[in-house]
Amino acid sequence: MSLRIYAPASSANVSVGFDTLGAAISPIDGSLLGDVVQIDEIANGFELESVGYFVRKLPKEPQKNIVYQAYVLFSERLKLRGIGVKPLRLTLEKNMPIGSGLGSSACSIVAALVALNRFHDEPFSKMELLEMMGELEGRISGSIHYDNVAPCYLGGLQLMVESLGNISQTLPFFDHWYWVLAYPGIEVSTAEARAILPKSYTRKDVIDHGRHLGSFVHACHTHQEALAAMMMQDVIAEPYRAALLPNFAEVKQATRDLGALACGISGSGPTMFAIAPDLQTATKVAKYLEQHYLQNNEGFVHICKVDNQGARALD
Ligand SMILES: Nc1ncnc2c1ncn2[C@@H]1O[C@H](COP(=O)(O)OP(=O)(O)O)[C@@H](O)[C@H]1O
Ligand SMILES: N[C@@H](CCOP(=O)(O)O)C(=O)O
Repeated sequence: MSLRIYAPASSANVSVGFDTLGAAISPIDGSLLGDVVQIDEIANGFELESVGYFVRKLPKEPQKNIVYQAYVLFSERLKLRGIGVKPLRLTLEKNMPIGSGLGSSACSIVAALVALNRFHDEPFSKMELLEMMGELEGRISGSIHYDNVAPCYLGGLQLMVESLGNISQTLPFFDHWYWVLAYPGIEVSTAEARAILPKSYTRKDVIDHGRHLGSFVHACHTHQEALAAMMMQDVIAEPYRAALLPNFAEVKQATRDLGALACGISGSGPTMFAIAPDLQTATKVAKYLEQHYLQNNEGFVHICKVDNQGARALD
């Protein structure tokens, strides 16, 4: 038996929901922006192979690869159910740049765990699997946050409710919006970008954050596109992380001048996202970002839409 699972890129925070909102993203040209994990039956034991353009950026020791850790965690949890893990080989196709703000570690985690679960005839429920994904993401970034793994796994725009048996729930969203994602080609570690955030916030920031997030969620449910876009403001991370991104303030203003409805940091950066109401605006914004935001030839710009499917099997 052989199975290939694709897990898409994700844009966490969406400016307004630090650690609580994230969207799965796919380029509109049909290209795959995400990692793939293939699982194959073998005679004995466990093998892990990593291939793909960004394989050279993975930790040198295989045990530090999060896919290896996903296998270990899955095997331990399976054992608690009295089930043994089958002999298998995992092949990670590392297509996502690391430390990009596009949920690279989440892509690997989600693709690996979905592949392992399907290979063993789905012993774990969606929420059980998502809980394991969060644990692995926490090992990498220093604290558990589900805003990459949940959209990457489930698709759409996810709100982390973390209550009543649900880690996250899907929010209705504006499917006609284009997301222009620009990765400048430099690395920002999520753990470091979390470490620079303040330990506490002023009362004004807390109130503004509550108003923005509450109004954004209300706007999604009541189809108020202008209100949703206006509420995409970040008082929690952007003011502190902006300095990690090249000319962030200037580039952000330029995308707004070109007609973007909102613009912010994707995850912990350095990728920036800009929301465009139509393809013409998205194309103009993409061209601007290509010329002014990319720092080297590793960088890229993609015009995307929210990916409502999430992780899936490839033929
Ligand atoms: N399969 C993997 N994919 C991505 N990162 C991995 C993987 N395995 C281990 N890592 C490590 O996890 C960290 C990922 O960094 P992080 O800043 O969280 O990136 P991202 O925001 O793109 O997920 C890096 O230190 C990287 O070496
Ligand atoms: N909420 C997290 C999201 C990190 O996303 P990543 O794509 O940069 O890993 C944060 O902002 O720290």
